[in-house]
Amino acid sequence: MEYAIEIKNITKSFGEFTAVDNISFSIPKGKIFGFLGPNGSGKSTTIRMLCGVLTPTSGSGIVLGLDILKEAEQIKQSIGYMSQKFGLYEDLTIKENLDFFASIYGIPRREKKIRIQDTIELCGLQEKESVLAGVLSGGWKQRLALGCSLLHQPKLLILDEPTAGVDPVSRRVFWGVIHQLAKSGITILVTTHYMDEAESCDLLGFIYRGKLMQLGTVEEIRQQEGRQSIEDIFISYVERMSDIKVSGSFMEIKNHLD
Ligand SMILES: Nc1ncnc2c1ncn2[C@@H]1O[C@H](COP(=O)(O)OP(=O)(O)OP(=O)(O)O)[C@@H](O)[C@H]1O
Repeated sequence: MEYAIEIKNITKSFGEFTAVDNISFSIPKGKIFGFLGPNGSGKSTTIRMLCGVLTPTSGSGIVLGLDILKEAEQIKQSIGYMSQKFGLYEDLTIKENLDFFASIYGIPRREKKIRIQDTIELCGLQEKESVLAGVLSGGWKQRLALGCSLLHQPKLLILDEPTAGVDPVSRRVFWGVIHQLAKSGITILVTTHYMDEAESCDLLGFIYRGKLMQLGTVEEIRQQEGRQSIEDIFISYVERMSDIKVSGSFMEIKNHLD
């Protein structure tokens, strides 16, 4: 099997504090990997190491065939990255934003027009091409940000909480594009706090306090834990690893107060 990401025994310490603790995983090409974990568990630190932005304290990794320790610059140029706080230019239109990012990526002028048009279609940005990014709704902004991160045709796309604060309809439209990209062979690593999104991933990894607690398909994880709800499984990891007791359900919280 060919892998887009292979990391082995990666650790990152900041002084005495270990943010990522000896984690290993391999993600096959063309799969959607959902990287889950509570706030502060080590997701972004792991991602920064995969992108070649942060050097691990120990461990090794290959991303798109490139060594994260020795070929960090090439990795940065080969991947697409989109975060919740993606920097769109609000006083430029959709098309002008795409044009601007295409120039940053150094896409030749003759190719630029066709790439921009393809991106507009793929991300469902038709009809509002001449609208300023600043007046777009959250869902449209996220799709435009996704489009900007795809212009250089990356084989690996990293999405850090791409749908945070986006309405349910826009989330589904967004995930439609994600699945389409995976089908075309692009590997996707996505972090999310939405469990319905997690359930539609090909593979899931749970990280907590810097340790990888679980890695597998949704079905494998359900069978192993003997439960259906990914959210309950997620919470059980947190409870197992800490003294925190989390309420069983939102109904339990409500009934407790009644
Ligand atoms: N440069 C740094 N120096 C010191 N500590 C850091 C640094 N970067 C991250 N940390 C710490 O490492 C831990 C993991 O942070 P990280 O941002 O990787 O978590 P996360 O899972 O991405 O959280 P979130 O969902 O909130 O983005 C946190 O306790 C954070 O404060």
